Amino acid sequence: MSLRSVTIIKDKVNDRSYPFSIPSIKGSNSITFTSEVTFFVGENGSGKSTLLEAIAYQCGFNTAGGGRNNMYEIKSSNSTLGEHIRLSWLPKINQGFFLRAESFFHFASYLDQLSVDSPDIFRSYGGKSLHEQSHGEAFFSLFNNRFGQKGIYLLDEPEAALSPARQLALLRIIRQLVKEGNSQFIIATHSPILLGYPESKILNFDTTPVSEIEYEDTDHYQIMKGFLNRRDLYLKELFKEDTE
Ligand SMILES: Nc1ncnc2c1ncn2[C@@H]1O[C@H](COP(=O)(O)OP(=O)(O)OP(=O)(O)O)[C@@H](O)[C@H]1O
Repeated sequence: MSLRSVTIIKDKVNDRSYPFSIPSIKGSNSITFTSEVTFFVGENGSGKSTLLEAIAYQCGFNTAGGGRNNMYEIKSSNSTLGEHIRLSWLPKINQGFFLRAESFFHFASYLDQLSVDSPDIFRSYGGKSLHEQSHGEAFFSLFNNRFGQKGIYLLDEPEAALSPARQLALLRIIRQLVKEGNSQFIIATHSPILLGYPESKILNFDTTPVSEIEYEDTDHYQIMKGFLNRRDLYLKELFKEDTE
């Protein structure tokens, strides 16, 4: 594990506007990483992506998604919070990647542009343009070919494109990179499958300050378990007004 903590520097910031107004950010001064795999969980809008993007910014990765050398511009690639956090490393590492499901299309287009002058570029991405692969296949090409030794991997909802079977396969890839490559993962997710990774820490963005939560205590686990165990009851309750 290399990234030990993130300190949020709040001098002279306006805590009534984004991003310092987000309760999880407003209520936290630092976040500590104690495991090679850390998950960010919390309701939609709780601040997970905002913090992940800020970490990516401080790592020198493209905040639109990519690694250190993947510099391309799209509208969303500035990070106010990124300029107000400090990362503590031991040891410092420079390798890694910020996977952002929502802007992956732009990353794929950027690689296509590079391939005009460097046709070999796709070797690191499964041998062909990411646009010629399905969303999930393209993610997998990235995980299998671009992710490697001793890196820090910041993944924002990687499950967005992955079938349940591929989510399980991603758990294997993560394990391999952690055990053999000494890599570190920070993953914002809503997936009960990914959250099941053993020996991970889960940070809950629905509390102020952000705090650790056990897997079985997350909404993701409880709702999914309840739904799968008692689907009929869940649906009956959910649609109650419709039938009354
Ligand atoms: N560029 C922006 N300007 C202003 N507000 C923003 C901006 N980006 C996000 N927000 C707001 O900040 C809050 C946190 O957003 P963020 O994307 O970090 O949430 P999240 O926890 O990742 O949510 P989700 O699970 O839906 O991806 C939300 O209320 C969102 O509307």
